[in-house]
Amino acid sequence: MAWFRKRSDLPQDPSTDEEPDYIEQVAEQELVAEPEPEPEPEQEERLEEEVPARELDAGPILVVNQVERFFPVGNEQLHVLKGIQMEVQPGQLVMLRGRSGSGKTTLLNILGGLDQPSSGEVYFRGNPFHTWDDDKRTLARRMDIGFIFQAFALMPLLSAWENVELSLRMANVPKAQWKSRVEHCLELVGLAKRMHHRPFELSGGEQQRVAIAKAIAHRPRLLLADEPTAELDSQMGAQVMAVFKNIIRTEQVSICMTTHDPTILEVADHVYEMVDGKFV
Ligand SMILES: Nc1ncnc2c1ncn2[C@@H]1O[C@H](COP(=O)(O)OP(=O)(O)OP(=O)(O)O)[C@@H](O)[C@H]1O
Repeated sequence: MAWFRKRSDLPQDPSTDEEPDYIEQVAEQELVAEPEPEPEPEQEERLEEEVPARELDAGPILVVNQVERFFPVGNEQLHVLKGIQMEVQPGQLVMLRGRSGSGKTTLLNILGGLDQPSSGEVYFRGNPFHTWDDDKRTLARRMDIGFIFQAFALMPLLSAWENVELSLRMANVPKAQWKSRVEHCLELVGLAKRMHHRPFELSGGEQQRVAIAKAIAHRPRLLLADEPTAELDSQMGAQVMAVFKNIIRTEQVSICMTTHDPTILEVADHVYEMVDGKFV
């Protein structure tokens, strides 16, 4: 099933390494991003500061306890996730592997706060995601989670640069930071020489790397990717996996991705094999 629920994300404030208090921030922040924000004076001051290297979280990024998910279908309840237990540690690349229909996308949606479990618990950076309403989960997602889709999800008329910049613009990142952050992210994914190409002028692998740059631009802690190599040949798929390994190291992000592809499993730190809604 396609995972098409696109979200734009807000930035992790690069000037702090502290745990975000999402609950207070929900009360304090406007959830809908303005398209072209004017930086506040204090934001301007912050731009001059050196962005510090972030430390990895001390505890797990994700803890999932006994998660069940039922979907109503007619008069029946379809039992899709059956007692899922898992963890993602800081700096890990975790893969969910399973056949079509086994429940991978359903689980990924729950991990990213796009959906909620019927029962069970999901802790994101120690916070009880499963108890939060949609506003709180949306804010956490905008600040700390990036999404990558099988079909790249780029704006077709915008260049690679403009696509990544759009992410920062939508995320209320101060304008003075855009240039260096866009350049940094596109260099990180190996597209320094293709920054001004539009998607149709790029290969599938290059487009997916733009999508990765776009997903990490706001400095999320967790990247969720649904079949990110499914549309790519094996060489391009390997390039994407190399980029994932690189950004885990340099951006202090953890990655959880789904895949059908047995050839890329060896780069994972941990593989969860899913069969009919359960890990085996
Ligand atoms: N909103 C929904 N309502 C009803 N059934 C659903 C819903 N979402 C998913 N399902 C069902 O849950 C099962 C698991 O779907 P899911 O998309 O999670 O599998 P998947 O492993 O990601 O498959 P694929 O690899 O093909 O994307 C499928 O039988 C699907 O039809």
